[in-house]
Amino acid sequence: MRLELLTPAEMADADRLAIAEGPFDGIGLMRNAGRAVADVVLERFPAAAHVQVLVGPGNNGGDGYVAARILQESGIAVSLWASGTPREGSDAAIAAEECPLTASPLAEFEAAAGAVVVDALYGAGLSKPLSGDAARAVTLITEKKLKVVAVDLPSGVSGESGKVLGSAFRAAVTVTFACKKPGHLLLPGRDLCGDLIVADIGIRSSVLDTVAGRIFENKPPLWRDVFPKPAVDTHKYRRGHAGIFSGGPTTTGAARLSALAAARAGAGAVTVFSPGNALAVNAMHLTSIMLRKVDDIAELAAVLGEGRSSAFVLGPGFGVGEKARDFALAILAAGGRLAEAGAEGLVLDADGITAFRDAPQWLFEAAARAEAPALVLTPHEGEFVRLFPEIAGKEDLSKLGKARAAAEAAHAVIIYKGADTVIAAPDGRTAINSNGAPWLATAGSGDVLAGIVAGLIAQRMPPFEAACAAVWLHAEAGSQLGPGLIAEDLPAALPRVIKPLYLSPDAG
Ligand SMILES: NC(=O)C1=CN([C@@H]2O[C@H](COP(=O)(O)OP(=O)(O)OC[C@H]3O[C@@H](n4cnc5c(N)ncnc54)[C@H](OP(=O)(O)O)[C@@H]3O)[C@@H](O)[C@H]2O)[C@@H](O)CC1
Ligand SMILES: Nc1ncnc2c1ncn2[C@@H]1O[C@H](COP(=O)(O)OP(=O)(O)O)[C@@H](O)[C@H]1O
Ligand SMILES: [K+]
Repeated sequence: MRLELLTPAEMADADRLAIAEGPFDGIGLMRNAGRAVADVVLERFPAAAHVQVLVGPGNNGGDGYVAARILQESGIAVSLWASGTPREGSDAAIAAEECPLTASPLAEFEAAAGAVVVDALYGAGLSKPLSGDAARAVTLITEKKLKVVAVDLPSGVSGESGKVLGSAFRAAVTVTFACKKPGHLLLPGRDLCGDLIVADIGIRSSVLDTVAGRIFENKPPLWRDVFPKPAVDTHKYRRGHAGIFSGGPTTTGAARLSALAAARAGAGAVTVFSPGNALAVNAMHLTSIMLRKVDDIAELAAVLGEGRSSAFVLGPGFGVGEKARDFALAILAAGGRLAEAGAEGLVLDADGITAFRDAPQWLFEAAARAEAPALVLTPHEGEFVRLFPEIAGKEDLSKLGKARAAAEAAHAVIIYKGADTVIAAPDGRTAINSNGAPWLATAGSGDVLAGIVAGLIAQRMPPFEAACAAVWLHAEAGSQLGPGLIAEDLPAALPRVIKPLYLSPDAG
């Protein structure tokens, strides 16, 4: 399956190019699309006695006319309800002509108890909020709890952003064509799509290669080629050393969660750098993880000078303030010297992000330096607003657009966390995660994620791929653990989700 996600504009380009190159013309593609929808209705709802097909004026409606015809030919009672009429000479007009059913106006629509609904009102061409007859149909169908099969997207959901314009259908199944779109994975779109089926309608993969941009679904094939694999003759420091900064005596747990996660992700050695007054409490809870006192910038400079650590986590439980800023900037400034010794990156999470709320530019400028270690920022929504208030306020941008803009502004890989985590690189590559589970919404879960990222970067995995892999592994572990999950469980669950990556080329 392809991992590229096509925006509605890219999909329209794909349609045009596919029609120009063949083998199918526009109506040919539409017939294939409509047949795919009818097949799904027949497979999923074999006992359906009545299908109500709602068609709009564009090509989405065209697919609906085709599906209505095929469903009627297969012996099902079909009723057709139209909003507007297709433009003369369009593919949708041909599909309407080929459909023997007479459409009633959508204004007269009544939801029939027990019917299955095919929603072919609007798809990629959704241009304004759903209102009037379409919004009324959403209400009636929702009230009667009818099963909806959406064509391309549930009408009302933006294929670009996953946002709802006005109101939207909640589908049991959505059938889209050729490739997924960002709106199928971003919330609330993902939730409204129900099961998502990608149907092949005869668009050549060379066409998709031509139009595809740099947006991907986050799955192992995106990063498995660079996932670290220890050489047979490796030793612990060659596998990478991660350094995790601990907070004071009452806030040390977060750093230990990160440290355990970095170790489980495969870093050969992990050290917790702790303030002197928290050494005892850290020591009481650490076994395979090493511990070292780092109280101030001079002691940090000594650590950096040794060049042993190749990736750092700063922020979980660390405290918001000058010390967090000074430490982060010192690590980013030491890049040149560190790079020689192999230091690759700084994962700035939680308090480390908040510490820069009044001076984000200091951070961004430090990360922009060519020799600086890679910076990975892992904000949840609240932290994102603190660091990127202007970008966060842009209503017209999707979560994906915001993550991209932030990555460019900060010269950093951004992991914009949430149920639909988006990972963005400064060069424009963006991935949307889709294997998460709400069980991950638990205190300390983000600290574990930061540790996994650092553990992978310590092993020389490139930062964007390390971020994508970490998010996927974290989500996979969360999904597998399920109810009752607490953050402590996540590091221990990592071997179970990492091992299949080595064993099977098709894992995930
Ligand atoms: N050969 C191909 O190209 C293939 C395409 N395929 C199919 O085409 C679909 C895209 O088709 P599309 O570009 O015609 O857009 P579509 O979603 O039908 O909507 C446009 C129409 O709806 C109207 N409209 C929009 N929102 C509205 C609202 N809220 N309330 C009221 N009106 C609204 C809009 O009005 P306007 O913006 O012009 O004012 C315009 O008239 C795609 O999703 C897939 O299903 C497949 O068959 C594969 C082959
Ligand atoms: N509903 C959800 N579905 C999937 N993942 C979620 C959900 N809610 C939170 N997460 C994930 O859980 C983690 C929580 O991180 P964070 O908010 O930083 O928590 P903490 O600061 O307590 O560690 C993130 O990786 C986030 O993407
Ligand atoms: K639709």
